[in-house]
Amino acid sequence: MSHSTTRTTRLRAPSGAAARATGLTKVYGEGDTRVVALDSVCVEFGRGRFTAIMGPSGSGKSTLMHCMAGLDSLSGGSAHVGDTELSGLDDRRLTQLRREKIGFVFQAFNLLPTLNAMENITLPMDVAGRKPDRQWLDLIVRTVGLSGRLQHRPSQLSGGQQQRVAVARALAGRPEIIFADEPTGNLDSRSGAEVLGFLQESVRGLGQTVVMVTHDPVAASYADRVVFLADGQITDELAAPTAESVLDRMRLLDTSGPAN
Ligand SMILES: Nc1ncnc2c1ncn2[C@@H]1O[C@H](COP(=O)(O)OP(=O)(O)OP(=O)(O)O)[C@@H](O)[C@H]1O
Repeated sequence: MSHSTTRTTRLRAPSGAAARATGLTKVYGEGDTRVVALDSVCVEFGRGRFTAIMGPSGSGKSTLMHCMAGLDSLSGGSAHVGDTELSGLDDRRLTQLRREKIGFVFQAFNLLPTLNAMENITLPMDVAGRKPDRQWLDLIVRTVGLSGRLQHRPSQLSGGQQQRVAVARALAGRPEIIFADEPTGNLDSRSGAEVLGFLQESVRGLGQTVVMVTHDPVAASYADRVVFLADGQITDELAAPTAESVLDRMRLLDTSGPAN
């Protein structure tokens, strides 16, 4: 099952990247308050891959994610989701693209308290007037281990379970790519490990594409690849990371930075 799902996903879009940035520059403010948050970043996020973005506070991780997900405008360069270039889209088309092609998971679970778990999972599709694929939905719900909790409201769920609902919601529309911003930032390590395991399974078992911003080397070790940002530039990357290899690389980057 998982293999045929992966193959179908790959066949649908032959290009290797689910999202890519070329010369992506983002400048906030002007004059004395001018900040170059991203400085001509070139990066590709491979289809069917789990990529982690790491870097010191203020290095531009969230800005990169927001620009590539159509949540913030670009100052220069280009960003594509699939074959769609974002800078050419007006607000209406950007909203449409986010709804149809992108799944989001944030540190705060952002569930609606008055809806039960299943209603939260299907909400973005309901809003977009799209009919959920029942088989896919069942598969996701089973994958994230929520089968017995679908009628519960967020207040009746633990933090880890709430984030699992958020992961299922991001997966429900079978997006081109899922962007997760510190998805385990509010979770204890056991619940965090569960959520990371489900994100990993959504890539390895269901053929989805995940990009995750994290500070945590253990979280990054669930990814297939880590890209490191410093001062708005990609400075390094690591394939098949372990928590130890990520930590080592972070130490190396720290000591080779301009301050040293
Ligand atoms: N809306 C904004 N207006 C002005 N400057 C901003 C804005 N958003 C981000 N910045 C600046 O851009 C730079 C990159 O910020 P960003 O939030 O992307 O970093 P980050 O790596 O995600 O940091 P953290 O790990 O602390 O969340 C920082 O210098 C930040 O102060």
